[in-house]
Amino acid sequence: MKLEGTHQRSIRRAADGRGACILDQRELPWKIVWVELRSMAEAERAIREMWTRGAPLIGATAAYGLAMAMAEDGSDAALDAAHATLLAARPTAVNLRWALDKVAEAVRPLPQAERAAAAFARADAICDEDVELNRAIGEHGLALFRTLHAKHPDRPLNILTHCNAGWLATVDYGTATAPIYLAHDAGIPVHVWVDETRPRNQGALLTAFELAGHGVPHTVIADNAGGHLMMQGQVDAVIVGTDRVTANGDVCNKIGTYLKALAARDNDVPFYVALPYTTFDAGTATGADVPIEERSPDEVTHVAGEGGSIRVTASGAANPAFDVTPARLVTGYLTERGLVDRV
Ligand SMILES: CSC[C@@H](O)[C@@H](O)C(=O)COP(=O)(O)O
Repeated sequence: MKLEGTHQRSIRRAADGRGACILDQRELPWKIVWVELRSMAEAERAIREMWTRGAPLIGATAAYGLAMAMAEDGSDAALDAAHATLLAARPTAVNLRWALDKVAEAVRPLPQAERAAAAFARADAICDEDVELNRAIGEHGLALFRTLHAKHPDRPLNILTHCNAGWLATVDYGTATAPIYLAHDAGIPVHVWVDETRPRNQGALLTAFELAGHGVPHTVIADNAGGHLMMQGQVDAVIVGTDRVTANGDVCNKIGTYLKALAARDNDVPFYVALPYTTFDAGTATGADVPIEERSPDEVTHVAGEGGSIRVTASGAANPAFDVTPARLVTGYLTERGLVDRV
């Protein structure tokens, strides 16, 4: 399957209906590789090893994983075991639990023989809904971007983003990127500063790939450059996605997001967080209660690029993958219902 330039669905049901096709994001932007997941174990591995990633997309992948588990064994014991295994694949994004719970709720009342078909149908519905949620976020973001651009109509609107919260991180459009695509399509001149997002470089590898495919002007910057650019008046707004927003509005997102929010506050640059309701965790009080994924130090000691990875330090490393931006640093939450100043 060829990948066209602009945004598209990042996950789809396999042709025979009994698996799911994902893009292997470890290969992007150098190679387009679609992988067919055929079992719950393969889905779990794809999430854990980040072949697929981004909060809504790991939820969608896990939903199909649970459906595949039901195709293997439709019992309550198998349902509970698969739910637990998939939930443990990555700890921070709440969309994973949300999607697994939705599939489990849909199939538990059914006879075992009907569970697999119902689970696949529920996973399809989760994907369809995610597309609509992101499109709606984009519509509200477009209105916001129009307002921001009207303040300096003589020059492009400069947006800074961190990590990848685009169509590769969702089922389509993206959360933080949906407004960018819609604004670009509407003729608003948008330029995006793309944080490279060490250690895995989701910005340099994935967000830049997405924006290039859609024809959106963009510039990749070192993660350390954002504060300087804000101080120079070269950033009109920061917009990021999130893996979990807690009841008090704290935002858990890719490591480094907090530093961007601090710099934005110090420079009077608005800091927006784009999220669908599936990323809101009303059951967790504050960001301090969110489990922060600690990934392999190899992701820090080595940098992956075209043709392989190279070691960039002779020392050891630590690799916390997410941080918490306190609610007080957030200018607004861009949701499918509109822009709100509290969740
Ligand atoms: C719409 S995706 C939001 C977040 O999941 C995204 O910003 C992010 O931090 C992804 O982290 P990743 O570790 O690449 O899965």
